[in-house]
Amino acid sequence: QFDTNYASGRSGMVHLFEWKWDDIAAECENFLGPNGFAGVQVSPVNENAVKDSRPWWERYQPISYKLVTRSGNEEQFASMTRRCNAVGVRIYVDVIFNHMAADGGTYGTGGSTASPSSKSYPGVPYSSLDFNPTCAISNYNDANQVRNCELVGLRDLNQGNSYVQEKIAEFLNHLIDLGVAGFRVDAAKHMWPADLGVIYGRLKNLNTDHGFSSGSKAYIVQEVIDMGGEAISKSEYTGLGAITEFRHSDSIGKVFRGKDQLRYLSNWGTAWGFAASDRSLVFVDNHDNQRGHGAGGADVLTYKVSKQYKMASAFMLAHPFGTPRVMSSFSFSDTDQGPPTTDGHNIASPSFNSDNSCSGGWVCEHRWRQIYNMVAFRNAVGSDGIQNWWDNGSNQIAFSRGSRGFVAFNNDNYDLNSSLQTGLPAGTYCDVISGTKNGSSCTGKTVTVGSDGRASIYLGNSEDDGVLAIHVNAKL
Ligand SMILES: O=C(NCCCOc1c(-c2ccc(O)c(O)c2)oc2cc(O)cc(O)c2c1=O)[C@@H]1CCCN1C(=O)/C=C/c1ccc(O)c(O)c1
Repeated sequence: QFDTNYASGRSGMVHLFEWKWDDIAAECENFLGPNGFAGVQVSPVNENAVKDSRPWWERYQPISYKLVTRSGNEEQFASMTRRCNAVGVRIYVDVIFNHMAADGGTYGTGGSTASPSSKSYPGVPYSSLDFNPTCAISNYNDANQVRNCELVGLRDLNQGNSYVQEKIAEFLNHLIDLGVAGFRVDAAKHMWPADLGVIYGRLKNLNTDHGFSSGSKAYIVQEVIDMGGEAISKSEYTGLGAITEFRHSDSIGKVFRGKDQLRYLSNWGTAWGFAASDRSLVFVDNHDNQRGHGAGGADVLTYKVSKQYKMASAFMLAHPFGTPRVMSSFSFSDTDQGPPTTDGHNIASPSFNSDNSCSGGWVCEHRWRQIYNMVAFRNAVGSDGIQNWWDNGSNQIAFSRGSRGFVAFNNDNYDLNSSLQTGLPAGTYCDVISGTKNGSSCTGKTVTVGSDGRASIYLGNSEDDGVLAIHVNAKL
């Protein structure tokens, strides 16, 4: 279903891609809880095939539903959900039940063996009776092939089989018992909506022992890569749960790379071809398309183009459309490269600099001031709508969120220097992009709003950040 189960007053989900459970628990307590984040999407928790070079995508080759991966074991997972829920940060699990591991004889991160060639996975157990006949997906315009054949040789489970439904429901209900708030369903496009409906229908209510109100149901985000032009469309899935809106990632990348003018953002939302707001999980980039070959391709913005990335992230978090998810990456040069390790196998923990940024191969976009301050902005403005839209006819825009927040963007190659209507009460505000409110002063720009709500807004085109943002919780 579509309710995120967020604790009140919180917004902003972060994908702590490839982080270990113990490190996520600490991050909830030390950073995400105190900074008003609402949830964490974690990497797959089920046992996966071990591949020689430990590529990131080995975690998308299931061997069993045992909770043992390079991120930790079941006990560490349970401790993480307990510690994160205790500080108001929910856990969403990336679950893979479209398929099982590919290739020859292989073993898993929990030591289980498997024989993909004979479709035998004793760790579950699954046998050849539980899989579709072997065929390769070669034509994305054939819906039957996309659902019933194999994605890059990954053995295709038959979710219409009642035993398979039972094993998947058992896996998901085990996670619900451990306190999770929902799921990101991997490769949902490759499963029949009817079968997904049966599986979701077998889910228990969330565990009230973790602070969920009784009768709560898991928030479901279905990965459906739909950029148009294929037989399968996201609308087949939006009745079951939310979907990952890849068009948002593609469009926001195009706009902030200067391929579309910012003034066109005035009707950002379903007019751009996105699913309904409460059915759209939105993002600037994700673990797959930040590597260039996923959906959205070359226009997707990543940490590697940081000025545009921060502007796009600020826009996503300032705008009321959708449920935003911030990507938190490890740095990579090769698109198959896995997370930083201590010894080629064990994932390294992030280390932190004095300015709270990460090191040790972790990028931690969620710890960039311009991004975490915009999560606080989103919390401050709540559900207030957009008002006072202004643009200069090209790439300078500004808008307020009710009377609680105001943002301005400059993607032109000349300064923005105007008196604009902020919608805010008179007073002095700290710009939360160039700095932050520190007691009774601002470490960055200060903005004075007059009794008429207007303020003089300056954004030099060569400044580090092309955004200015003020809100009622950053008022002196
Ligand atoms: O060249 C590759 N794959 C072929 C092109 C990408 O196709 C894949 C898609 C995919 C791509 C585009 C679509 O429109 C679509 O419906 C599906 O979804 C997956 C989902 C998985 O759980 C595991 C996978 O191996 C894939 C995958 O290979 C490399 C080597 C194997 C993994 N991989 C990859 O590139 C892995 C990609 C990957 C992994 C996990 C994901 O959740 C994901 O979205 C993509």
